[in-house]
This record gives sequence, structure tokens and C-alpha cells, in this order.
Amino acid sequence: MSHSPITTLDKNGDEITTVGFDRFGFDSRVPLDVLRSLYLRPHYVIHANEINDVKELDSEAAELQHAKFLQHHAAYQSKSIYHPDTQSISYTTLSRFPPVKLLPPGIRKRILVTGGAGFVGSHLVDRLMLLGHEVTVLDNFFTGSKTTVSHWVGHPNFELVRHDVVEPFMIECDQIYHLACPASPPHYQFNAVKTIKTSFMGTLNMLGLAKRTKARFLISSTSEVYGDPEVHPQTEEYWGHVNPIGPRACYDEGKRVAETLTYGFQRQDGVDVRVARIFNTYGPRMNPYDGRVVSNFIVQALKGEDMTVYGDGRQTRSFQYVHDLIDGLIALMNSNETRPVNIGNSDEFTIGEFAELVREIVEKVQDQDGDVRTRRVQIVYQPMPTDDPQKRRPDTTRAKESLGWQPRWTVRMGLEEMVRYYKAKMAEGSL
Ligand SMILES: O=c1ccn([C@@H]2O[C@H](COP(=O)(O)OP(=O)(O)O[C@H]3OC[C@@H](O)[C@H](O)[C@H]3O)[C@@H](O)[C@H]2O)c(=O)[nH]1
Repeated sequence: MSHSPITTLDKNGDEITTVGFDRFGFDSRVPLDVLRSLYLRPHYVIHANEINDVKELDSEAAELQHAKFLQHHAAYQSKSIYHPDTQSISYTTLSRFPPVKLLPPGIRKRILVTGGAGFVGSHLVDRLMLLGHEVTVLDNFFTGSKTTVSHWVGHPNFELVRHDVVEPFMIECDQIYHLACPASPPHYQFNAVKTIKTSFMGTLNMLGLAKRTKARFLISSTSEVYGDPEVHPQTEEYWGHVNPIGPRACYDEGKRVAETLTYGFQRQDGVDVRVARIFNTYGPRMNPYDGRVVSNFIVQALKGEDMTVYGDGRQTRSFQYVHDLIDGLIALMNSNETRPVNIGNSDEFTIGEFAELVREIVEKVQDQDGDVRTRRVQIVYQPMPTDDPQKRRPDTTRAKESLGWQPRWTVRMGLEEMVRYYKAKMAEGSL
């Protein structure tokens, strides 16, 4: 089956060919198709009675399966070959790393990314690596996965360290993106004490490192600091409405105390800090089983299972695509804005409406690919989790004014790409 390349249009109807921008003395632009080649993995399925030679699999037909998103670039990932007969998967080694920018030493930065093997972290790592910086990833692989950054392992600009941020860590660096913490409600509630320990001790340790090295420090905080908000949309001035003893408190209060620590180090020790309050974000490399709504809905619809809406589906969320978030994080890190900044998309949906949108997009992609559906998936209702916020939408005026940042991706474009990512995972056998 052959595909013609897809055009990605932004909110204004203009084509997106690059992400990032040249602002605050930091050029973060990279071509979109190069980025895509890092997460849309070519997959191959072979049966025991078929050819067993990997080279034979580099056929035009196999490559075409992903040609739709990989316009001019070969995928810079090892190949994963699924053997359904033995329920096994083999990975090939990379013969060539993705090309990275050659930066003069004065411009090249040494950047530490905690949680760099997670969903958001791995996209940030891709961007910083392609831009030519030296990147060290710290991750304990509790919710992150080595496969998200495996295409960089062995590259001279890259280092992957298994380390838990609750223990101190020493390294010389210029910038620290401190992202380490489980972010999905079922994951962060799985071990609540560990979650709050990660937020508190992890942030304390990384701020200590920033103080010693004089590195600029950015923490990924969250819209959850606003709790179940009584102000809508949420501005950075709003202090929030959080239940300090509820099941979400380990995360909400953990991030609130992490912000308190961050500004404590700024006031007492002059640490150069940035605080990003991240709103609901989705995209490729989200763990398909992490329990958040976007991954749940897409995976359920692709598998032909019923889509689970919690409560009556009238609660709202506003969803941003991961490339917009990374643009925002990089802009914030390199700007002079030291106050907290909301990074999110203000396109707000009820969860009920969102389920219908996801179902429609999954069906559209399936129809384009000629997939056969045995039935239309149903939307079913399940109990609402305790303390689930009733509404959420960012006021992003500050990000627009201070960073010149606003989201570019439409929810539709982002969802379509994520559906293709999960389809590839299914074909690979890992979903
Ligand atoms: O299968 C599902 C999963 C979730 N939901 C609902 O969808 C909404 C969104 O749920 P998610 O679990 O994706 O995310 P939440 O908004 O609750 O929390 C998120 O907030 C912002 C981030 O910091 C974190 O990633 C996460 O804590 C909730 O109302 C939830 O009850 C469903 O209806 N069905």
C-alpha cells in the first residue's frame, strides 16, 4: 500500500515543516520530518516460515508503511522485528545516528534532563540532541523506558544514567531540566509516598546541584497545583484548590512543595530558576497503558474495545501536543521569565466530546489504511475518580507575552499522528 506524504497544518492553516524558533539567543528549530523519524518506528512482522534475513526486510513495501510521515528521511532507529510464532522481538543496531548540528564549543551547552527517558523528557532530548548540545539523561526507568532514547545511546554527545533523583547526583552542567516524576494519576497514586518523596527530595537534590554548578534550573510543575479550580481559566496568579489529604495530594502537593523549594533556592541562594506549569499533554511515546485519557481512548478504539469515560463525561480538559510543550519549555528556559508560566493549549473539551473526537479520528486513519472494523466501539461510563478536577483550561497570556509562545498544533493533527504511532506499536506486537 503506498501513501502520499501528509501535510500538517497549524491552527491558522499554515503548513508546519519545522518546530522551534530562534529566540532569546537560542535557536531551537529542527525539521518536523527529522523529529518524526525518531518516534515513528518502522516495524516488520515475520513468521517462522518466512525469510529470516533482516536485510531482506528493507523492502520498499515495508518502508512505505511509514512513508506517510517520514517524508525525506530514513528512520534513525534500530529496527524492531516481531516474531509472532515465538512471541519475541529482535532489535537491530543503528548503522548511523541522526545528524546533529555542529555547534561551536562556546554555544554548545551541557544539559541535564532528569526523567529524560519519559514521555516529555525523550522529546526534549531529541530536540536538544538534534540542536547539537551535550545531553545527560537521568532516569530510574520507573515510568520511563530505555527504548524512548535508545536511538541516541552511543552518540558522543549523549549519556544515559540510571539514577533515582531522590539520591544526590553530581555533574558539571549549564542547564537542568528537572522533569523526573510519575505524571499519570494511576502511576503517581501507585506509590504515593515515593511520588511525594520524588517531588520533594528529587527537587531538593537537583536545586542543590544547580546551586553548586550555577546551572539554570527549570522544573516541570503542573496544572494540578490549581487542584479542582474555582477560577476558570486558570492564571498563574490563582493559588489553587487542592485537597491536601486526598489520593491526588502526593502529586499536587508534591509539585506545590517543589515550587516552594525552587523559589526558596532563588531567594536564599540566587539560583536562576524557571517554573513551567504544564497542562494536559499528549503525543507519541506516551506509555499506552499509563492510564491517562488520551492513550486510553486511542488504544481502546484501535483494539475495538469500549472507550471508558469516567463520571458523566462533563468534566473538561484542554489538550496540548507534545511538540508545542517542548517549544514552550525551551523558550522558558532561555528567556528571562522567572515567574511560573502556564504551558498548555486552551482548546477545551468535555471528556464525553473528546471520546467522540478520538473515535472519529481513529476511524478516519483506519479507513485511510484500509483496515477492517468488526464493529463501532461504544462509549461506556465508569465511576469518577475521587477529587478529579471538574474543569481545566490554561490562561496562557503570560507565555504569549513573555515568551512569544503559543500552541500551533490542532488537537486533530496531534491525535492523528498519535494514532499512527500506536498503530505501528500494534503491528510491532508491543501493544
Ligand atoms: O480512561 C479514562 C481516563 C481518564 N478519564 C478522565 O479524563 C480526564 C483526564 O484524565 P487524565 O488521567 O488524562 O489526566 P488528569 O487531567 O486527571 O491529570 C493530569 O493532569 C495534568 C498532568 O500534570 C498529569 O499528567 C496528570 O496528573 C479526567 O477527568 C479523567 O477522569 C476518562 O474519562 N477515562
